[in-house]
Amino acid sequence: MVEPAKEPLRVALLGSGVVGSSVARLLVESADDLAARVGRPLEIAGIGVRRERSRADVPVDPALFTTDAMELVTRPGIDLVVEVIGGIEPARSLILAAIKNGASVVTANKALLAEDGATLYAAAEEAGVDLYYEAAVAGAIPILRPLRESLVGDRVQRVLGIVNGTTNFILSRMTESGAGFAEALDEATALGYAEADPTADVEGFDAAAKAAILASLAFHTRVPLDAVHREGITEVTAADVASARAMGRVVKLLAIAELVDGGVSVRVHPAMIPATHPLAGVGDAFNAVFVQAEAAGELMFYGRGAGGDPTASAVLGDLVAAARNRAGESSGPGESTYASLPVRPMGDTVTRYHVSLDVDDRPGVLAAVAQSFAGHGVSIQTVRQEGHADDAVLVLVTHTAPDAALAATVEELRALEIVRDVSSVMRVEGG
Ligand SMILES: NC(=O)C1=CN([C@@H]2O[C@H](COP(=O)(O)OP(=O)(O)OC[C@H]3O[C@@H](n4cnc5c(N)ncnc54)[C@H](O)[C@@H]3O)[C@@H](O)[C@H]2O)C=CC1
Ligand SMILES: N[C@@H](CC=O)C(=O)O
Ligand code: NA
Repeated sequence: MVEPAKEPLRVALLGSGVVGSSVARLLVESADDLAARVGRPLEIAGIGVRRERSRADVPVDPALFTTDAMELVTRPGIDLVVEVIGGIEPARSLILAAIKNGASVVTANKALLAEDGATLYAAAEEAGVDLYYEAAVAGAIPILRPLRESLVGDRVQRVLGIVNGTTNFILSRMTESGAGFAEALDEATALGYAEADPTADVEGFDAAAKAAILASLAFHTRVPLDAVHREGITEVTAADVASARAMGRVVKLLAIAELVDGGVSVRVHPAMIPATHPLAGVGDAFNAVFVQAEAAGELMFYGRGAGGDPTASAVLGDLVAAARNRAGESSGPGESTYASLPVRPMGDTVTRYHVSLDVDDRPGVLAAVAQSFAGHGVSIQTVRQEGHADDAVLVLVTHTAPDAALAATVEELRALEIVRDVSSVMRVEGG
């Protein structure tokens, strides 16, 4: 007996840029495999784009393209919507309309999830549909599903991630070649890693959005974007990189989410980590996330955090999961916020610091500087002088101290007559 053909699940794709065109191509190329894995075929019902133009790179019927994305997501019978437009609007309105129309949604939009995830999660829960977003953090690397599902029986204590490929490329180049920030950024732009406007990457906004998402899942607590302390890499100098090397360390832009005194602390900033740390070897534009959990111990997730095909891999994984749920008339796990831990201010965060000071080269300078640190309860671990006379630089590394105490110390140092400039303050992490 011939089995009746299975009714396809209808997929609306929003966006056909770097990620969307890879998703469309892989949906076509892997159609048989995906149908076998879901149990029903996935059919592209339409592709929303901003402007009509030649679509030679996407092997689908040109009639599928539409500039009316709202009409597409509200069409009757749409089962699944993939949002890869990016930004806040119209992505948010389109996702909400899709959910209201009964579709499950897969998105790669970290900016929107970090800014207003709560509205989307609430809408998905009310409608009983899935909202999946594995591609939003660290692209192809499976990290959100492991946090949400595989590690849900454990207690995560700390998540330490390199979650921005552009900045990791720039810092890797600065480390390998001794280049300055501007030179390394030019190279990243020439190779197509950095956007025409690289602000979201180099100022840490992209990593901060990802950190908020990681922290929310790891600690079952809603972490709003504005609770994430953010510093980018624009102030990192070749001298910082050289100083890190002299200490057996490398500079990385880290997203750190950790438990501090029963609360959650989330921050993004450059840091010096030991050259032997698993994250230190993550070069080029690669991403990696290091997780410490009570029972599991240390885990490391590594791979490509950007690019069309790698990001599409994560999108398709979510799409198959959502499609399987739909075929089985169920939905997967939603947002888990039961812990609702307080989010700690940055001032409470305790870490070590590397501080470089341009100082006068005369007796009593070291004593005055040490006095400032001591006055704020910040203990100095090492101090060394580089250069002399007009080029004298004091490089201090502290023991652990609260961020607020270090900030007060730096403010006082800036006011000292013998300190010409506080040329660099960088956190020292990872042992
Ligand atoms: N490119 C990457 O490596 C990664 C991207 N992402 C995320 O994936 C999403 C998409 O990124 P890309 O593909 O790089 O962006 P892109 O700029 O290459 O593509 C955006 C697409 O959205 C379409 N679009 C814009 N406004 C629209 C509108 N009003 N209606 C319909 N379509 C519209 C554009 O025509 C274009 O096809 C973003 O949320 C991004 O943060 C996540 C991980 C990695
Ligand atoms: N701009 C991001 C890519 C997407 O998340 C990066 O450089 O990592
Ligand atoms: Na991912």
